Amino acid sequence: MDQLFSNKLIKEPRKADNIEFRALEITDFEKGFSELLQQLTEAKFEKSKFLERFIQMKNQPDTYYIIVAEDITTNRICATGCLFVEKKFIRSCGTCAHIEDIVVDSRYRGKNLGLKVIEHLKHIGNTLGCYKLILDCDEKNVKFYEKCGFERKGVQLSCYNTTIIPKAKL
Ligand SMILES: CC(=O)SCCNC(=O)CCNC(=O)[C@H](O)C(C)(C)COP(=O)(O)OP(=O)(O)OC[C@H]1O[C@@H](n2cnc3c(N)ncnc32)[C@H](O)[C@@H]1OP(=O)(O)O
Repeated sequence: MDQLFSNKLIKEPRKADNIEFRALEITDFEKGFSELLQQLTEAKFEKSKFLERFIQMKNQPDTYYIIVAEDITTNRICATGCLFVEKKFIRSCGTCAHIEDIVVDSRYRGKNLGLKVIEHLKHIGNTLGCYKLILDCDEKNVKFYEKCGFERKGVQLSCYNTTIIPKAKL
């Protein structure tokens, strides 16, 4: 099975309550990966685009760690999250990681699935020796991330290229 990275990096237990945590696989397009991401933001893409991006990510090893939670009773993806690894010169040529694109299917929220996704990503980050994990989020999600062990630090600023993403879609 073609997967983005080795499942050996994912902490045990990988399976509980009919939910399996694993690396993103090339067949996950058919299992509702795009539909799930659309619950976070604009994320409509064709299968060919998914495959192209999957291969690009896989060809950049040690960088993209996208995990999914699959409901093994329905074979649908019900949660996902990404750990993006950034190599730096500071902190003794350290490595930091960014947590991105966390989403739990609305039918599965409030069951600690989001918390588990973050725990799995934190485990990967720690195993890879990242000196910190950082993320940006809306104010309404701050409490969730605090429950996951994150603390408020700094302020988020952004500068969108409005020729690519029009202001109306921000
Ligand atoms: C870096 C980024 O990607 S930011 C984008 C975050 N994603 C989104 O906004 C997409 C839409 N939202 C979601 O997918 C989900 O609501 C998530 C990911 C934010 C939370 O996932 P869930 O599975 O519902 O959260 P989970 O059940 O694991 O909650 C863990 C704890 O946080 C609490 N919590 C979860 N969301 C919130 C919230 N918005 N406000 C306050 N507390 C919250 C829960 O009550 C629970 O606390 P408890 O253990 O004391 O009961």
